Amino acid sequence: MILKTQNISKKFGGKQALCDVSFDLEQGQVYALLGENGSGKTTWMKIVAGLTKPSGGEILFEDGPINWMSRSKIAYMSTEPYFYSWMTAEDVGNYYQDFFDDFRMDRYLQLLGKMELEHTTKVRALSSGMMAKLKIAVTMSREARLYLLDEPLNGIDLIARDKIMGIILESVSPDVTLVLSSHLVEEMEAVVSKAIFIQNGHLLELADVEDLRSRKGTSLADYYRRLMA
Ligand SMILES: Nc1ncnc2c1ncn2[C@@H]1O[C@H](COP(=O)(O)OP(=O)(O)OP(=O)(O)O)[C@@H](O)[C@H]1O
Repeated sequence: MILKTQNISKKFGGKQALCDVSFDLEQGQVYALLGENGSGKTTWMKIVAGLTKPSGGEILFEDGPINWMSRSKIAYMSTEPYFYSWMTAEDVGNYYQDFFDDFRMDRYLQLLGKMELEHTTKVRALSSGMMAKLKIAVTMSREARLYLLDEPLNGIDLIARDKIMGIILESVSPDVTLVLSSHLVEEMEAVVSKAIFIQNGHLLELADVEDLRSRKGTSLADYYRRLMA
C-alpha cells in the first residue's frame, strides 16, 4: 500500500469535514475520488499533501508519516489558481523547477506543446480552460510517486478533455498512483480502476470499477447515483 488513511477526521470550527475516514491506496492504480459538493474530497487531498493537519487520525505514505520527505514525492494540483498574473508559462516552469527537485523542464515544455500553450503567454491572458491545462502540465511534469489532481477537467472543453486525460494517464506506471477528484463521473469510468465514494465526510465505499461492471452489472455513474440516493 502506498498510502494509508487511518481514521482521519477534520473539523473546521463546528463543521465536521471528514469523519473517521479509513482506506488504503494501492500502488499503480488510478482512483476516482467521488462525492457531492462539500463532501470532503479537497480536505482529504490537502491533508495528504501536508497542507492541512487532520483533527484526528493519521496518514501514512510509504509506511511513514506525512513530512517534507513524503511531500517531495506527492504532487498535488489544487483547484485554486496559484500563479502570479505577470508570469509567462515559461516562468511558471522555472518557478516549479526552483521548488521541486523532481521537476522535469523538458517534459514541461513538451506538455505545453501538446496542450497548445505558448511559452510566452502570460498567466493573466489565459482563459480558464487554458489555465486548467497549464496547471496539469506543470503538475504532471514532476516525477512524483503519487499525483492528487483536484477536479483536473474543470473548465476544459470536451474535445480537449479526452486528449488531456490521455496526457495524464501517460504518467501512470506500476510505480505511480493517481487520484482524480471529479464530478464528471461518466468520463471517469473509462480511465479509473478504482473509485472512492465520500458523502458528508464519511467514506461510503472503495470499489473496483471492473468488479462493479462484471459482478454487479452496473456502471460507475449508476452505482454512484444509487449510493448517494
Ligand atoms: N477552510 C475551511 N474553513 C471552514 N470550512 C471549510 C474549510 N474548508 C472546507 N470547509 C468545509 O468542509 C466541507 C468539505 O469541504 P471540501 O472542500 O473538502 O469538499 P469537496 O468535496 O472538495 O467539495 P467540492 O466538490 O464542492 O469541491 C465543506 O462543508 C466545506 O464548507
